[in-house]
Amino acid sequence: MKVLKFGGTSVGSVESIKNVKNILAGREGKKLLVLSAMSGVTNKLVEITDLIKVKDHSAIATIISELKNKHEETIDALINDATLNADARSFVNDVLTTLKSLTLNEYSEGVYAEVVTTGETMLTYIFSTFLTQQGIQNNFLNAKDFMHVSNLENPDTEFVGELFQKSISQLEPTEVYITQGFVRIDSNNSINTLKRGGSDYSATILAAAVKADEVQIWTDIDGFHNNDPRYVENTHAIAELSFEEASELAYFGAKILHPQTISPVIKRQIPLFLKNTFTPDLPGTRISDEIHSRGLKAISAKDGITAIKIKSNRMLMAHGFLKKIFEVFDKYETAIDMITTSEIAISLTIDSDRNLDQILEELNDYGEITVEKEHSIICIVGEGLIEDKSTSRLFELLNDIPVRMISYGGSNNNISLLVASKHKIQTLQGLNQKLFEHQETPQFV
Ligand SMILES: Nc1ncnc2c1ncn2[C@@H]1O[C@H](COP(=O)(O)OP(=O)(O)O)[C@@H](O)[C@H]1O
Ligand SMILES: N[C@@H](CC(=O)OP(=O)(O)O)C(=O)O
Repeated sequence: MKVLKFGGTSVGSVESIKNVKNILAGREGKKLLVLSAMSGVTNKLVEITDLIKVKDHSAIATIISELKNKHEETIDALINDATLNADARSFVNDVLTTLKSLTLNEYSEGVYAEVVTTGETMLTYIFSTFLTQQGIQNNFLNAKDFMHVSNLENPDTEFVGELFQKSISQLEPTEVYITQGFVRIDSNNSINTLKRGGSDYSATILAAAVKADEVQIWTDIDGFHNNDPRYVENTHAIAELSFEEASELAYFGAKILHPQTISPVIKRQIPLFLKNTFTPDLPGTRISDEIHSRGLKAISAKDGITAIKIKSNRMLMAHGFLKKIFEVFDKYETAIDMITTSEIAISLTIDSDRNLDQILEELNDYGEITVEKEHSIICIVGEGLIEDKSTSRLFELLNDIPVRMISYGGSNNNISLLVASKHKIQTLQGLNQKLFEHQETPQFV
């Protein structure tokens, strides 16, 4: 079986949905489709959750009516068979009626998750009905029956696989199965999400669960680019990336992949392809355990970083000091991304300010604390990167941009720079010029 994920941009309009159907029609074999909501819909649903907090029911009603129109127009443009059209309309109306009653509750994390995942429920049903009308037999699956993911960092894919097999064992077998991305059932047996952009992660969890031959992530660009195309001109798609390279880039902000997407497929060595729904014949990017070339591959940027400096001339290098510092972050379940030390100070970065006040209060016992918010980590990635002589050109950038921290040598594949977010675009563009626009054959020492 192959797992194919189509993102919001690929199912965002009637034309794109027809494209997706054509892509499927040209591919033999069993396929599990993981679909996102139509683009823009999840943002509207998040707006509803903000309006629940302030109990603005008239604004909520306006958004629900916009969502109803959008989905009904899509149904009418795609499905002209009267019975199938009525069935899809009735499904969407039931989902929106449930959504409306949900919004009468007090805001909670559970209400948030139920509301924001309804976009996927509506779109998958519409798509399944559209395929049926086109004569493509398919099974519509409710992801809540099998996406039981208690531990977000380490999903039990065997368990998901057992539940998946149980779900499909009761159905007439078909070549195409369709399910929702983004949603999961958590350890309290409640509806939850895999975080924004999480349908990529749904696809790789399911690929590991069903022991798929490959995963294809279909989006609106022709593969993984060497730099962020939203900020840098003349970027290009990379033909091959290793799992490690892609994991680093996704974790450090490359929007094309959700940060945790790669981990479920590494263990089973399932190759992942990034393809463009609008130019399906282009090769895209293949991500696998193979290393095809060494040296610099790509740059990404992760925003929302807070740097914390702990200055203590008494104890810093004393035995056990760093352990105590790390225990504070561990206690508040806050991951550390970068660390640098000197004789009298340690600087580290975190990407979540959720428990910052409590963390700072506890760190106060260990020295003088300085906090700097609104920073970005710029991550430069490539197998054996630090052995490539031409990489040293990146240090020329330090003349133009104040770099707050550097991480070099943590692995052979990654160099990270911490800069104020206001310098992010300048840094991405500067690095592109210094590293890619002068790129020759990598020179290893
Ligand atoms: N390194 C990168 N390579 C390719 N696209 C990137 C990269 N960094 C950011 N992007 C952006 O990611 C977008 C795809 O985002 P994504 O959320 O995956 O879309 P969807 O899930 O709706 O298909 C691209 O249109 C592009 O602008
Ligand atoms: N619809 C969800 C989940 C998702 O992954 O979407 P997309 O595939 O469009 O990034 C979101 O917007 O977060």
